[in-house]
Amino acid sequence: MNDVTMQLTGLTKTYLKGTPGEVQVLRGVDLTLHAGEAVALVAPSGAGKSTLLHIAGLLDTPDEGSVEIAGQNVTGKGDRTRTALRRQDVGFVYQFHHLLPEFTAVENITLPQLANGVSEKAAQERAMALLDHVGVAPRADHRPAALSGGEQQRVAFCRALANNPRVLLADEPTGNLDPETADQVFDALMALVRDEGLSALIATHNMDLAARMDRKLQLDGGALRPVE
Ligand SMILES: Nc1ncnc2c1ncn2[C@@H]1O[C@H](COP(=O)(O)OP(=O)(O)OP(=O)(O)O)[C@@H](O)[C@H]1O
Repeated sequence: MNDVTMQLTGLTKTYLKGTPGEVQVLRGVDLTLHAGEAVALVAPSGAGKSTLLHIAGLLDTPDEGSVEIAGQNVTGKGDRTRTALRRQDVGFVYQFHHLLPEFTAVENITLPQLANGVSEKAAQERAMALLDHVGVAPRADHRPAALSGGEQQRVAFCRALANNPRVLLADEPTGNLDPETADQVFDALMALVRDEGLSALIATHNMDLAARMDRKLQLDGGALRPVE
């Protein structure tokens, strides 16, 4: 079985090309992600971590190189195809939860499924199963403001996974939490990644968390290399 979920090949990206402010951020990024693995992305500030996550998540396009998700090459595809693929196959988690404040925890997880054509009943069941997995099911009917920071972030993980993506992209997903909560929330995230069999590329400055992932990669000089 081919368990490659994402393949990035020869990605380059330069901002402000041909101007005095030109920045060559990516100079040939190659990355293969496999189902069930979590990969830490470690990068000094300004190294191009957001640029890479945006290109991998189909929010931006590279100058050169290709992005393949679940065996489908996205290079050169139009906006509609890219948006559809992003909705179906990619989940995002950021440092701040970005949950919709006027909706409850469970509604925040059902909404992206309903937008994808899932029935209300199935969406509700999936949302509750995910909340149960991360220990927030008893708080399902609370709005984000009535949840703790750790609970909010757990709900954000569930929302990211609601549509069964192949790849989860996370940018400092526990960066806003105190160390103890960050540890617990990270455990919940890793359990979801393992049990759901998706790949995760997780940018973090926290080397303790990075050490708990399957691989650590450093983005430096526009390319990825293993950290050891
Ligand atoms: N739209 C843009 N136009 C011009 N330069 C940009 C643009 N976006 C990013 N850059 C530059 O590209 C470089 C990489 O930016 P990026 O946001 O990817 O870094 P980062 O590693 O995510 O940084 P941080 O950890 O501080 O968020 C930086 O020097 C940034 O100033």
